[in-house]
Amino acid sequence: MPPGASVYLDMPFESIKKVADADFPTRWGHFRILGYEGLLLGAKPCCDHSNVPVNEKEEMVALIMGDIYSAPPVVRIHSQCLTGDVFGSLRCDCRLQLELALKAIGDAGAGILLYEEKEGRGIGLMAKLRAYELQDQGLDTVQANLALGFRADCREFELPAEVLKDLGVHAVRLITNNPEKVEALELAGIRVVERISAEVEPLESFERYIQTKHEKMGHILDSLTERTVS
Ligand SMILES: Nc1nc2c(ncn2[C@@H]2O[C@H](COP(=O)(O)OP(=O)(O)OP(=O)(O)O)[C@@H](O)[C@H]2O)c(=O)[nH]1
Ligand SMILES: [Zn+2]
Repeated sequence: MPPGASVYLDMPFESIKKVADADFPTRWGHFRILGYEGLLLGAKPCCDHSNVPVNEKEEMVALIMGDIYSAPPVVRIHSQCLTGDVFGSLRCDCRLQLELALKAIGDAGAGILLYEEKEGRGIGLMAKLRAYELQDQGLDTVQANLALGFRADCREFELPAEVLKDLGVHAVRLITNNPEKVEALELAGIRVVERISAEVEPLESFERYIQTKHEKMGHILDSLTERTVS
């Protein structure tokens, strides 16, 4: 199995519940904001490492706009990136992808953004900052995760799939470059009728970051594919 590969396990949640549903105006249009909690069946470490965050529950925010039922809606599963999403870090493309997704939903007038609590591809914020240190010394993102004792990617995308089912959404148009997200949803019984590219204008500051996603994690990035071919 390649380092980035994850395995979709049986539903690890005892239950999931919607805990809030409120009005949510944004720069990209008018959403509802829903809070979800998934109670895990037991401690579920990502890997054999003392610093792996082991939670008893997983939380998720769903932003929902418009009619999500008459056709498969545009959906984005976005993994938390405090450094990018909040502070505008240009070490990665996360913030630009978040904005691309919110704009796409706003333009379509309907869709769902699922914001999952999986900081640093699931290794947690402090570990991600330590991975930054290793990257500053020359490692790429995958090498840094492995050097810290983690898998390259600790996400399995189970909660987003369960939330979609709870919402009654069984087919989606998914905004992603990551084939594992498509595969995880399909395995969970959600049909991905279309993959919409989440590719953003590449910047020099995150060139290596996206190159590693492309070369080591199988992300579909046309700008890099074209460069490899030519
Ligand atoms: N471990 C680690 N995680 C990072 C780093 N930079 C960003 N991340 C996390 O990477 C996650 C986003 O994953 P990506 O691989 O960029 O993209 P993706 O969500 O798999 O795929 P797309 O749907 O195409 O965006 C977020 O949880 C970020 O916090 C880093 O240097 N190291
Ligand atoms: Zn990021």
